[in-house]
Amino acid sequence: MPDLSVFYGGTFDPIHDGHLAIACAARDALAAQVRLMPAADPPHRAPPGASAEHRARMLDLAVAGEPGLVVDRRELLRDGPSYTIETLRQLRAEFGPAQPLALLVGADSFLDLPQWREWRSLFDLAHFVVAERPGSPLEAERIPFAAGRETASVDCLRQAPAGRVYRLRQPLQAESASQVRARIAAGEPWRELVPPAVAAYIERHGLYGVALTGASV
Ligand SMILES: Nc1ncnc2c1ncn2[C@@H]1O[C@H](COP(=O)(O)OP(=O)(O)OP(=O)(O)O)[C@@H](O)[C@H]1O
Ligand SMILES: O=C(O)c1ccc[n+]([C@@H]2O[C@H](COP(=O)([O-])O)[C@@H](O)[C@H]2O)c1
Repeated sequence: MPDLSVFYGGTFDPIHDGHLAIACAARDALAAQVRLMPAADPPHRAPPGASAEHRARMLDLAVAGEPGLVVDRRELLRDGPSYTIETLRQLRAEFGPAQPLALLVGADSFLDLPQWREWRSLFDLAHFVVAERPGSPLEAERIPFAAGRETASVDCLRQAPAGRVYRLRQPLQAESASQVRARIAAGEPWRELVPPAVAAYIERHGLYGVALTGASV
């Protein structure tokens, strides 16, 4: 059976423990490498608080020592908004028409899918692996655009190149990047929301308005 290639796109402003937990849960459930792919210029949101390079370097620190997680900088090499349809077309050209590809997204992102550029075509190019998230009760929601696509079988994802929706059942993770930024701005405790190396990086570089603590790396 062919390998499954899993891509996890995000703003990661900054990466937090919730991101890392769902990346690890997807790696384990799908027995696949997960490539974390920072968006250079994420569509449909205000510009990030940290530069793309800082966000990518925090990802490098977060995945160091985590087997099966890698950082993929391909969206940083493109100008303009980081539309997923363009990324998937690039991946298809690179991997060929038969390779199973999957996008890992949180439930809130998935429920917003009809706002994404050329969203219907995304299903022609990749599967979706959807991680549940507090505040986005997927169970309770009818998702008309997922009808007929859902599968609980990882083998199904490996047997087709694209088009299925798989729900990742993992312990819910409450962390969000906006919570990290808001706590920093309010002078409240925030370090426990991110990996220790990421907390140290934020402090060294004075990101998100945190007080600078030492020399840069
Ligand atoms: N705690 C979480 N549980 C499940 N999915 C998550 C969680 N945090 C982020 N995600 C998902 O990871 C992807 C990237 O998220 P993103 O980088 O925007 O982080 P965020 O915490 O949602 O950021 P912000 O609070 O700034 O909106 C999105 O698909 C999002 O739904
Ligand atoms: O292509 C789009 O129109 C589109 C719209 C919104 C979000 N996305 C992608 O979805 C991923 C999660 O987005 P975000 O804003 O929650 O970090 C990230 O890879 C974005 O580039 C993509």
